[in-house]
Amino acid sequence: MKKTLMALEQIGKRYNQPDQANGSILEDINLQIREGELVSVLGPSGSGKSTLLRIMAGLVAPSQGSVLYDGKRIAGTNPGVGMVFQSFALFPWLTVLENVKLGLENRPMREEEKLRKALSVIDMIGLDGFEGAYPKELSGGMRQRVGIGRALVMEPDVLLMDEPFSALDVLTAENLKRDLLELWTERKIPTKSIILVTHSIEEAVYLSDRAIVLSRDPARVISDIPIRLPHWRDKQDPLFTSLVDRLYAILTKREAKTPEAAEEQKKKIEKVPAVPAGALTGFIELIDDLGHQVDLYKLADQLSLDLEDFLPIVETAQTLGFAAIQHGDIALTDIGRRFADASVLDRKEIFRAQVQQHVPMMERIIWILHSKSNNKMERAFFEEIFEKHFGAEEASRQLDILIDWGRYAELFTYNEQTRVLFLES
Ligand SMILES: Nc1ncnc2c1ncn2[C@@H]1O[C@H](COP(=O)(O)OP(=O)(O)OP(=O)(O)O)[C@@H](O)[C@H]1O
Repeated sequence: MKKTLMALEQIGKRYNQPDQANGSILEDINLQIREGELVSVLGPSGSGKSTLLRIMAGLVAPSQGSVLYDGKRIAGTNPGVGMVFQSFALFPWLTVLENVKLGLENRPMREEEKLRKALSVIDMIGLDGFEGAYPKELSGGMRQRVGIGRALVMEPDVLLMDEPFSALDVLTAENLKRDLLELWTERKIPTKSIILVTHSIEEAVYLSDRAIVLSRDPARVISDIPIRLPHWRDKQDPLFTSLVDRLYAILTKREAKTPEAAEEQKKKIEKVPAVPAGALTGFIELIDDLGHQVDLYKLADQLSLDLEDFLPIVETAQTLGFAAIQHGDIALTDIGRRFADASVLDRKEIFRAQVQQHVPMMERIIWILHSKSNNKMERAFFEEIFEKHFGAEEASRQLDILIDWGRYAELFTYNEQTRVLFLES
């Protein structure tokens, strides 16, 4: 068994923000990161992946539990890690060389030594010749190379990467992934472990030795899957695609509930994904066109959608009873098929029934509008009710989406100017 470099023990994180009703982000996270591993962390958007990475780096303190590095509990920044951010985080007034050298700022090292190390890293990351360039003169891919260089120059045991490729175009990202993998697999860098937060299942299966999947609200580790394919991996290989399918299935799986729990669930005020009715309709039509049942991975690929955008649509189709997931495939339910085949008006009716049945927040809005003698209510009133559950910002986002659904289903009308919801008589 390889040596454990870093361990997370019962990590929990709670933000006590005045407008965040349920501030629990992470709960009971236990992880061991071993030497020689490239580990990816997947999870729905906003689940707490970045927070987890920042806790590992010691940039954010956990509310519970501890981070151990090399067997010792860390307090403050973790000395063994270097971090790469999605947004590059470069200083625009510093050159490439100066930006990279910044990684060594607090090291007790002679200036010539820092210079030598920085130049060698710049060479390694393929930026030879650009030492004197400023970030604005560089492409996105080159900027991220600088970001990676600044972390590597510290020669960290663990490299933490927070969606390092997601701000880049596809080809640039592919190129950078291959270069990183080459540095890693050929041991050109002394890094002992890499932890990569990503939105892309394919990226996780292509690069990593282990994929950790987090749930949401709060985030817990729901899967920890070894990926034992040799590099370089062929994305068409059936073993590769079956792992991608398996991860899709885990990420889209809803917990099986007892009938009582399902009944209880129906009454609970739960967040709905921010997917407009129009997008959902298009999605259902597409599955129908593809023969009612389709591999989730292929579907995401066909739509060129990242997990971040794809999962909420899948979740909405499931929540509203239009589709079900099994073994990595998404299939339309009977209602989903009826919806796909229906006329515009009939679709509205089906949607209306599904939303009322499956979304307690919508049921509550309709009930209140019916109870009022003038059948009108200000949006702010509903926002206040939902604020108790989600905090102010999310309550407003939830209301945007419920209004979109309610209008599409012709459940009520909404006046943007007066910000009033009302039933048409
Ligand atoms: N400093 C903070 N104060 C309050 N809430 C925060 C803070 N930082 C993050 N959060 C909340 O914690 C939750 C998790 O955020 P985080 O950025 O860790 O998720 P993520 O999985 O990395 O998201 P994404 O996939 O969208 O990048 C979000 O609801 C976010 O609003």
